[in-house]
Amino acid sequence: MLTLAIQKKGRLHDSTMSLLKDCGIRLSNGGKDGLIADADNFPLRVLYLRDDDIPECINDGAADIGIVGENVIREKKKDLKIIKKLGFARCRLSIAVPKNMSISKPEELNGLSIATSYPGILKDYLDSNSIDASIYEISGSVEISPGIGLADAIFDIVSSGSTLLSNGLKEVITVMTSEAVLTGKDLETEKQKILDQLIFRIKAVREAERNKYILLNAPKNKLDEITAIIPGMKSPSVIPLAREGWCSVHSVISEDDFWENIEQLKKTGAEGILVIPIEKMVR
Ligand SMILES: Nc1ncnc2c1ncn2[C@@H]1O[C@H](COP(=O)(O)OP(=O)(O)OP(=O)(O)O)[C@@H](O)[C@H]1O
Ligand SMILES: O=P(O)(O)OC[C@H]1O[C@H](OP(=O)(O)OP(=O)(O)O)[C@H](O)[C@@H]1O
Ligand SMILES: [Mg+2]
Repeated sequence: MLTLAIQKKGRLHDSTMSLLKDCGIRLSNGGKDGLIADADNFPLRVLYLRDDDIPECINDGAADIGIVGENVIREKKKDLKIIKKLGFARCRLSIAVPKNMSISKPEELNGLSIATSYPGILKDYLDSNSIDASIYEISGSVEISPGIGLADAIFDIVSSGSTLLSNGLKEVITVMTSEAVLTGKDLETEKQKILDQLIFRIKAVREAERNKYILLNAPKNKLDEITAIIPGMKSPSVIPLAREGWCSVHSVISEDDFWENIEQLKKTGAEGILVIPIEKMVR
């Protein structure tokens, strides 16, 4: 059995639970009552923890792997591998100052005090840039600090930027970007086999999220052009239509190229374009 530590509640919880569900893993409880749940159809035990405790639990061997933000791994300084980036909880960790303060170079932080819940990452940044600033540690509501005279600047998570804006702050230096990752240490052979199965499923789910299944009707004489636009995994499937000179083309397109591809396809004379989500995708 492989043991996975995940966040009990908070920003990572829901996306982590849906990832496990999409991987076909059924848990006996959702973390609301019990703090340990075994999957009934996969050799996996799930521990529900505060995200800050996940790196240490893996380091101590209480959990084999975990799902946590890269920022927390970096802050806790545990020697963990990033096994797979998961694409959710994307954010950056930045230094921000009151909007009327002008900071254009890191050296201008010299002599300031900076409030943060991530003193480890901040200290590494200040040391590596030879900046002499003091760190004021605060465990939450970091953006309040300059306004109430606790510190001159802050170092915290930024995503949309709206928390900074509503507290009269502006982002001046981005120190790192972060997203949720699957993390862990080296495992014994049997556990590694289970992890490989889990990674295989996660890849299939993530690939499916990034791609769409596309069907369209096209004049047969435009097939080469259309194949060049939507080559799919190997090549598109082409199915004859009852109508003379026409066929139906089925393929896979990437979410990133979606609108550009649709424009190009329209220009070839393609019509009746249908786009359908994919649930799992194995290349
Ligand atoms: N606004 C945001 N946008 C995107 N990702 C975020 C945002 N805020 C935090 N994150 C990411 O989600 C992780 C968890 O954030 P959350 O606010 O739930 O943490 P927490 O309050 O420390 O939770 P816990 O109670 O488990 O200690 C962060 O470490 C970060 O990686
Ligand atoms: O740039 P934004 O989109 O505004 O997001 C940034 C905010 O999100 C996080 O806090 P959260 O809302 O999780 O509350 P918390 O202080 O309880 O962690 C983070 O600590 C910032 O305050
Ligand atoms: Mg936390």
